Amino acid sequence: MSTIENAYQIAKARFAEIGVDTDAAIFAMAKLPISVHCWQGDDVAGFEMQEGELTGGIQATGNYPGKARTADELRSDLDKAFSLIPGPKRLNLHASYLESEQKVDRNEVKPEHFANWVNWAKQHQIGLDFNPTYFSHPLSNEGTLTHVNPEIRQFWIEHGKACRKVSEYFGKELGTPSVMNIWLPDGMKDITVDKFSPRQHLVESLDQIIHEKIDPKYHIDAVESKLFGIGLESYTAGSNEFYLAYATSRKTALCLDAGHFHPTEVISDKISAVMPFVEHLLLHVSRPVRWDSDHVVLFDDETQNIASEIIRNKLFDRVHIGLDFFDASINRIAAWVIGTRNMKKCLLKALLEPTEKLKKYEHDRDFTSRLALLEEQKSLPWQAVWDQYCLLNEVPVGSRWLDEVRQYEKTVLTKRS
Ligand SMILES: C[C@H](O)[C@H](O)[C@@H](O)C(=O)CO
Ligand SMILES: [Mn+2]
Repeated sequence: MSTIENAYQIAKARFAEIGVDTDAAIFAMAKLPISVHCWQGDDVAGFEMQEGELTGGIQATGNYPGKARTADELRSDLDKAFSLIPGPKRLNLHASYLESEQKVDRNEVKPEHFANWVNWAKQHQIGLDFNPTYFSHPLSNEGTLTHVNPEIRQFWIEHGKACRKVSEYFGKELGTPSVMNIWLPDGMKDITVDKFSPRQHLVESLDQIIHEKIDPKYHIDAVESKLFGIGLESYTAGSNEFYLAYATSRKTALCLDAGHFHPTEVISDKISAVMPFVEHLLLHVSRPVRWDSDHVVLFDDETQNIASEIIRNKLFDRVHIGLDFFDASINRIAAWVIGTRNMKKCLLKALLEPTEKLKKYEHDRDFTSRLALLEEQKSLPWQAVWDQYCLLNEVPVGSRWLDEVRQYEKTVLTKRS
């Protein structure tokens, strides 16, 4: 028996003492895919034929060499990252990652522009998720679905509708619904006198986009709120209250991004608050450092709390876990691997919790036992279970994955100028 298997057997016995079945926890991980965001691989640049900078009040800071310049390079980088992350994964694409010989404007995106991505997903036996791209475009600088000019709004409504067709195509081709998340940066830098009419326009625009019914077997609409963006500090039309009301009244999914709230607010606490009212919740797990900085997800308290909320409340089928970070200052493949493995570690650790016992203590108002067990279980050998999970999924155990990333960096990334 290998050291890892040996350690696992000991861990299994320790967890059994508190009534936790480690084999069942590992088994349950198979039902918890993480939707990995494509945009970490190229600093949210995309592959449209237009020379433009990243706009919309978001920023990928850093200049680490080797970012993907083409869809083939991005897929190759994702192949490498996916080979180092255990268990089920999905890929989350933006419309700006389309592939075409000719320039395709946003209102003209079609399923065929994503055929290579679908073939790639089939090879990996994974699902795809989708996002219309309401930024980094000449017509997005003064707003999109909230714009005062109806022609500009119409352009972006067409984009939303076109993207739903792409999303439906993903669902049909891959046999798993594509969650299509609508986020737009529309807002104002300074004191805003008319906050009302842009929000009225936004309601009307969104209503037009989602008007056509699409089978939820293939496609799920989601809407993502935000507090502010860079250069849009004073007003964001798509705020939390706006989208919470929109999602509940229109029965769309809601998206909560960990970086889109006041720095002292956490999304883990919002999960149980919204789930009685929305059928589906999409998470953008991220790490805000003082602002919506989109740092790589850590194995930290908030990520653990997010995972624990999903597991404790058995929300496996209704909460869709996506990631949203883009760090250009470190190896981008390592960023994917670190962030996604951390999310998965937190899910596994949550599955190793004696939740029923803890809930009983709580319901009995035995807060001493609750705190004692919560603290003691932190130092149970969960890491041996994680290693076993990696072993069973044929991905490197511990930090050995970094050797593979370094090798890929040497042979592939450094060759990109
Ligand atoms: C690129 C993403 O769509 C974007 O990050 C969005 O989800 C967001 O969180 C903007 O701050
Ligand atoms: Mn987000």
